[in-house]
Amino acid sequence: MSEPHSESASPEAEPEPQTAEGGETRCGLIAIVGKPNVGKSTLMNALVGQKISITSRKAQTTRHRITGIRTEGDTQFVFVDTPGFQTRHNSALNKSLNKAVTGTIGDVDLILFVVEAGNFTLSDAKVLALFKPGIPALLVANKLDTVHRRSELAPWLKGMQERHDFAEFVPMSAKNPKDVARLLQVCRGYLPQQDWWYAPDELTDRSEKFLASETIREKLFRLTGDELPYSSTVVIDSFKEEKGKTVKRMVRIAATIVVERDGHKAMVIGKSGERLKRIGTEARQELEKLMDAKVFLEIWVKVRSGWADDANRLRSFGYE
Ligand SMILES: Nc1nc2c(ncn2[C@@H]2O[C@H](COP(=O)(O)OP(=O)(O)OP(=O)(O)O)[C@@H](O)[C@H]2O)c(=O)[nH]1
Repeated sequence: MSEPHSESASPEAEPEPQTAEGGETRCGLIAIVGKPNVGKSTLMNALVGQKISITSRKAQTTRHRITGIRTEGDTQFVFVDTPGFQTRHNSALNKSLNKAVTGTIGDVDLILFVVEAGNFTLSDAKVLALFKPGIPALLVANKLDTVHRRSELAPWLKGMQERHDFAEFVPMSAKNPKDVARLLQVCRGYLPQQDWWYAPDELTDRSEKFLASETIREKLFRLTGDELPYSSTVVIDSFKEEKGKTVKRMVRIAATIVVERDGHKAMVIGKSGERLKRIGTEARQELEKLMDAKVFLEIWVKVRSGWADDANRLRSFGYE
């Protein structure tokens, strides 16, 4: 099994293998997969104990493979949140998102297959069809809090058992801390005994620059809702750390929101620039907490029609 990709790794940052008190350590890679909007990123953030992956009501909010790390007791859990797998749209962007899912599934110790409890659609079945034999998969029946007739869950689970040889069923809500703690314990049992890959206080292998673009994208998606079509993205033009006289860290970020059409640009900017201002304020406040720094954020909006179908543009915008 290969070690996960780390974009910020440097030889000095390489952690010394750690040994938990009393003996062996455990460590392993856990993929979180499922169709769009089932709660994968919400679950990953809850499992890590901090927000690493952005979430919104909009389907396919997650667009990258994102690693979240949790070290607890003798175990280091390395979670990989993946984009929601879907075959409805065939753009270059969607192909890239699906590749992030298929590339992850074959090389992990455990799969968390997230579905909405009591629900199984053709889109779920398409994700399940990607699973390889030999890698244990847990059925995470999420959003249990929205199921009113719990009695209907038993026959549903029985049906799910017939679809795949799941190692275990975990009905839960990603918004319930007790459920999340229980899932963490279940995951532990599937991780091999080996040295940890990251320092115990590391939470992600993604850079602050990456998290900045994701945070702006989350605010963009949340504050425009269904109004703004899915094909918009955020590019960080510059990310500079400056020495502050009064604060310990100061970060200056310039970003561009890329949209497909002039009408979308007007939508993002809003009446008298109000919406763009709100996107900027909410993103800045969240980034200041995340980076423990004073943040200056400048956001522009540009129209680039057809970007989501242009492989070169996708690459230049940071898609794998
Ligand atoms: N009621 C309820 N809502 C949840 C739960 N988990 C997630 N959600 C909501 O479901 C929506 C989608 O959550 P995400 O975590 O963005 O879903 P995702 O599967 O990562 O979505 P994609 O990016 O489309 O792949 C959000 O509005 C969450 O707040 C849960 O346990 N209960």
